[in-house]
Amino acid sequence: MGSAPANVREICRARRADGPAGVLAIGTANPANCVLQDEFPDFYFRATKSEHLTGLKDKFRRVCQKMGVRKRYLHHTEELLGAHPEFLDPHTPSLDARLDIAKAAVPELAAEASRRAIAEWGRPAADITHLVVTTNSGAHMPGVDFRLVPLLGLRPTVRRTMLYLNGCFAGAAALRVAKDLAENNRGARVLVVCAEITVQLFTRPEDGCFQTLVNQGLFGDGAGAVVVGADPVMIRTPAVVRERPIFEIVSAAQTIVPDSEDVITMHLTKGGYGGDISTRQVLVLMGDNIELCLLDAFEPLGIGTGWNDLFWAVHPGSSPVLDQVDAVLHLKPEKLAASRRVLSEYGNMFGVTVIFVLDELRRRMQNGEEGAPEWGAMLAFGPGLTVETMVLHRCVAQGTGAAPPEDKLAAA
Ligand SMILES: CC(C)(COP(=O)(O)OP(=O)(O)OC[C@H]1O[C@@H](n2cnc3c(N)ncnc32)[C@H](O)[C@@H]1OP(=O)(O)O)[C@@H](O)C(=O)NCCC(=O)NCCSC(=O)CC(=O)O
Repeated sequence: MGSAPANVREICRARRADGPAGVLAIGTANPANCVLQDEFPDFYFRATKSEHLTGLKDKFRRVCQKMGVRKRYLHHTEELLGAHPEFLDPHTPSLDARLDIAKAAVPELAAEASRRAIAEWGRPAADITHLVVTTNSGAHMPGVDFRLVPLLGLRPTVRRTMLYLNGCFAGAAALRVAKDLAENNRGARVLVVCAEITVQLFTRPEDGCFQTLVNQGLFGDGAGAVVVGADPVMIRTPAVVRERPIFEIVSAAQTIVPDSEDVITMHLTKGGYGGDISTRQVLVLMGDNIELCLLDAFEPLGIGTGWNDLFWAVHPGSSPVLDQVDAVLHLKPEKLAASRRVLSEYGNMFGVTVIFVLDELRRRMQNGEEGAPEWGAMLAFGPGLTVETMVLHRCVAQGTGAAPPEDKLAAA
C-alpha cells in the first residue's frame, strides 16, 4: 500500500473522453418484400377480404397518395397473412402470434444492419463495449439486445440497454444515450441498433377508423445501426483501421410538448397495436413548438440560427409533417431532401427512419448535393408529443469521408 489513495474526482475525469461523440459508421437493412404505394390499396383490400368497401378503398388510395411514400418494405407478405386470418379482425386475440413473428424476425433484421455498420467501421465486433437497442415491435425478455450478442459475436460483457416502445423518437433517443455513454467512458464504442416490423399494426380496414388507414399507408419495416464513439483512433487489426467520424453529436435534448399526452398514443392490445395519432393536432403542435426546441438547442452554443444555413435530418413522419417543418422554419426546398427521399423510398419506419436519413445525408454530402453547411440539426417526434433535438457537426467532406486530424489519432 505504498501509493497515495486515488482522488475520486481524478478517477472520474480520467475515465471521460476528451472529445465529442461521433457517428463512426452507419448500416441499414430492410426485408426483401418491397411494396409499391400505387399498388398497395389493391393488395391491402384483397388481403383483408375488403374489396366490397369500395368507398373506403378510394379514400385509402387518396390517403396513400398524401403520405409522400413511393415504396416500402414489409416483413408481412400475402402468404404470411394468409396463415394468420386472426390478424384481420382487431377484436380477435392475435398478440401472441404477432409477438412470435417479431421475436424471430426483428433480431435478424437488426443483425443485418449491425453487420453492415460494423463492417464499415472496420474494427472487430468484439471491440463494441456498449449496445443500445430500440424497437416498438416486441416485448420480450431477454430481448433483441440479448439475441444480438451471439448473432454479432459481441462480448458477453457488452453493456446492454434496451429501449422498448419509444415510438418514432426511439432512434434519436438511442443516439442521445449513446452520446452520453461514449463521452463518459473513455474508449467506449457504442453500437446503436433500431429495428421495426409492423406486423403488430396489420388489421382490416373499417369504416370510421381513419387511424387504420394511416397505419397501413405510412409505415414500413427496416433496421438501422450506428457505431458511436469519441476520440477516433487508428489501430492495427492487423490491417490498419482509421476511425473517421461522419458527424459529431454536439448536443442532444428531449422536450415534452405541453398538453400533448393524447396526441400520439400506442399500446399493445390482444389484437396488436391500438392507439391514435391525432393527425391534424400533431401538425399544429409541431408547428407551434419546434422552433422553440431548436432555439433552446442552438442559442446556448452560440451557433447562428439562420435555419437555411444548416443541414437537416428530420424524422419524416409523413409528407404533411415535413411540409409543416418547411413552413414554420421557412426552409429552402432542398433542405429536407434527405428526409423526403427516405420517406419516399422506405416509408416511416418509426425510430429507424432517422438513421436512414443520416445515411442519406452522408451520401448527399459525399456527392456534393448538400452544399457546404458545417452545422446541422436533427429533429425527431414521437408519442405524447415528444420532440428530440440534436445539434450535429459535419465531418464528412465532399467526395470522401473526412479523416480526423492526425493529432487526434492515437495508436491503440
Ligand atoms: C393523415 C394525413 C397524411 C392526411 O393529410 P392531409 O391532412 O393533408 O389530407 P386531407 O385533409 O386532404 O385528408 C385526406 C383525407 O383524409 C381524411 N382525414 C384526414 N384526417 C382525418 C381524420 N383525423 N379523421 C378522419 N378522416 C381524416 C380527409 O377527410 C380526407 O378524406 P377525403 O379524401 O375523403 O376527403 C396528414 O394529416 C398527416 O400526415 N398527419 C400527420 C400524420 C402523423 O402523425 N405522422 C406521424 C406518424 S407518428 C410518428 O411518426 C411518430 C410516432 O408514431 O411515434
